[in-house]
Amino acid sequence: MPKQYILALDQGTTSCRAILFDRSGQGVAMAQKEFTQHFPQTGWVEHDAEEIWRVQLEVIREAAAQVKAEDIAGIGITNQRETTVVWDRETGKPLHRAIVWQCRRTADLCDQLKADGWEEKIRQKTGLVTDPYFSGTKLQWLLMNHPHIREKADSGQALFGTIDSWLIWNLTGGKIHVTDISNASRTMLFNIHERDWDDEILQRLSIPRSMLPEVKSSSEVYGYTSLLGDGIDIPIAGAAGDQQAALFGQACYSAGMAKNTYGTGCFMLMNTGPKPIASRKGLLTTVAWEIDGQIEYALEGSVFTAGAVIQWLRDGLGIVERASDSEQAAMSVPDTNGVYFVPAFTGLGTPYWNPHARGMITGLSRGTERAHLIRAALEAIAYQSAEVLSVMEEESGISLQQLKVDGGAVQNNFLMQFQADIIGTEVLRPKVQETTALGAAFLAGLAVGLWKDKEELKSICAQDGHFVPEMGEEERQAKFAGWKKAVAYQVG
Ligand SMILES: Nc1ncnc2c1ncn2[C@@H]1O[C@H](COP(=O)(O)OP(=O)(O)O)[C@@H](O)[C@H]1O
Ligand SMILES: O=P(O)(O)OC[C@H](O)CO
Repeated sequence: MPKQYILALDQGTTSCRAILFDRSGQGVAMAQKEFTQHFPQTGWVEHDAEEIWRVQLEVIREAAAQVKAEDIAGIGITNQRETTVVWDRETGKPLHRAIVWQCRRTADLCDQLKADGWEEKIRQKTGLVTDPYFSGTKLQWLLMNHPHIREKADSGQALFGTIDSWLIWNLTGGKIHVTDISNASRTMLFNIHERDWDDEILQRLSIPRSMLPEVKSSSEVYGYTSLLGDGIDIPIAGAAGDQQAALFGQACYSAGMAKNTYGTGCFMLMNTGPKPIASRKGLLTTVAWEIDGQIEYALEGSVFTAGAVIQWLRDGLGIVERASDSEQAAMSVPDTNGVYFVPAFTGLGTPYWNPHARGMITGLSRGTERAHLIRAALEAIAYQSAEVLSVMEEESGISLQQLKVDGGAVQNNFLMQFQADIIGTEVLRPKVQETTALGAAFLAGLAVGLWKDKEELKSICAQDGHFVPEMGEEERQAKFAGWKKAVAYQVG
């Protein structure tokens, strides 16, 4: 009996997941657990990398227990990107809490890079905007502010990795220090044209090359884990950043195909084929994946706060009990009663790239009710995505006929309908909504021969629902103009 399952690990910003997929792309077992978010100062976000590994291992064990370990053909990894972990090569212990992609603590370091004229050089080499979002200045900050990390880095004892590296290191018992190219392309340290770490940037940020992982393709065997059973070595056979994995899991294999993922943030990626396309309007040029030596690229628009605004309504304000309650509350009122919510909790991404912006609610009146606030929060997710789509269409010259969506928040039918209305384009939701994990499974499955090629993968992806725009053009434009006005209070 051939091995028949792929175990996908999806290490997201708020939770760790493990999902077992069978050959038909069906999820047969899934385990998920949230972990702690640390907000030590305004605009700062940290995770405990040891907790992430502990929780990830728990969900791996829970999901894998549903089948025999020897039936698992391989493991695919997908992860929150940019989040920066530094650990000790000898002990395997983190030397600091992980600095999360949302964290704005390096805004001043980025301002300095810009003042020194590095912005264009960084954009040309890495495809990225000079912003605290990426790993480069986070690592620079750790080395500048913690002498013990600097010392260990200089003596070759400190290792850096994004979460994919950290998980592979732990899965292989501290033997393998690698990253996949899609994750490397989010560090602001990787030259996407030369396919290597960029020595000039490393020198500017005082980062020793010896800390960095070896860059691998997105679909190959990196090493083996024996954590699921004595004497059973399961290959770790694929990895990609979660947004690239979602693009792969949505079968966006041709140039011009795009998806938007609604998780903690929202990330819209469009496949642009084998050549990187430079953006002039604040989109990122990023590696989508590398398979069999072939690199494909994507254009990306990033929204930092999307589902996180609903978490804040739940955990910060306590006005919803569960994220899913937001749907009914939003539908209980006909509109937001003039309220706009700009959830710039950790700055604004595409197209503003303003790390200093912070959140704001406008249009409050004595008639504002809880439901109006909730509805405004959900609408804000859609407005931000609409702005990204508009830049994406302008820069690519492609007018999307349909928007493929996925991620935790797409279960919200109000949000999906409002999204379709505000972009005036049909929104397509896939049957397997865990497309991020599915993408990681596909990448690993290709490497171990569970699936033959992309054609076979395409036949596995099916749609579940679609949302057709219903709003009149006048109303759409009026609402959107209100949003633009609210954002302008923040960014001018
Ligand atoms: N029904 C819902 N309506 C709105 N937001 C939701 C809903 N369900 C989940 N979310 C939001 O989606 C996010 C979780 O999605 P997920 O894809 O797991 O995110 P991540 O990978 O960033 O951890 C959370 O921020 C949560 O608030
Ligand atoms: O964990 P998610 O799904 O919010 O994704 C985070 C992104 O990878 C950040 O770039």
